[in-house]
Amino acid sequence: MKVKICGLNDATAYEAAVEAGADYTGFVFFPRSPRFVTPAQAAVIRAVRPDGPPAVGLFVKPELDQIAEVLESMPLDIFQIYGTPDLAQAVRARFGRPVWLARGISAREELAAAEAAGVGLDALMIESKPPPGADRPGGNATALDWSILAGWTPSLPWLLAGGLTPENVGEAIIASGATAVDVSSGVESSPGIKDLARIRNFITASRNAGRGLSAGKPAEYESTGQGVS
Ligand SMILES: O=C(O)c1ccccc1NCC(=O)[C@H](O)[C@H](O)COP(=O)(O)O
Repeated sequence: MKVKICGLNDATAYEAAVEAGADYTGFVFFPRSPRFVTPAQAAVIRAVRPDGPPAVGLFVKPELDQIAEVLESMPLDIFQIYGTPDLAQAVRARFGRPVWLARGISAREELAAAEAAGVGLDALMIESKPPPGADRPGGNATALDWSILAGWTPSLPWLLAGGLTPENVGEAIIASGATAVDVSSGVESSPGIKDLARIRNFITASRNAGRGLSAGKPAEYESTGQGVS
């Protein structure tokens, strides 16, 4: 089970996520987000543990030059993109790093289009659609119906996100079959303020559920490449 802790905007929370065993850390470069960090802030945070897990930079419909500017201050290992598949491909081509494309899903019938959108990319971030009136496409603490993902075996890895919490992530993993999860709001005490105990509890709950999922699945399930590496 892989776990990404997203929206890290202070060094203490970043260090707690790394210490607790997060597989990825996420930094939001979208100014309207309560978790927004400047490239300089992100660089200072990451420098606390330069040996930490891969850093994921989250961008909403970015100009390629915006990403280039961030990279001048802050090394990023993976890009999480909100935008068109073509934009995601352009990011991958220019920067030569893995790109995860975010897709909002509300019905099983939409999964085929999500998979098609991900062709040639490295993973899909599957989350809920933003609620009406939301001013950002993700990080809204809204969950999708996890059961629509059950048995889904796309040709590329995927992560489950949206409205996950330490309390519900176990149920979400069992219901969806996800082998990688991502959280932001659910490990906060208020928007943009990370709660260290909730970060730790989320990682523990995810790992426990992942172990249960592996134990209950046939052996071949483990080798389908559904995880994110
Ligand atoms: O976190 C934000 O503010 C944000 C802004 C714009 C696009 C995406 C954003 N967050 C995405 C994530 O942190 C995760 O991929 C995921 O959607 C988790 O959201 P949450 O429901 O807050 O756990």
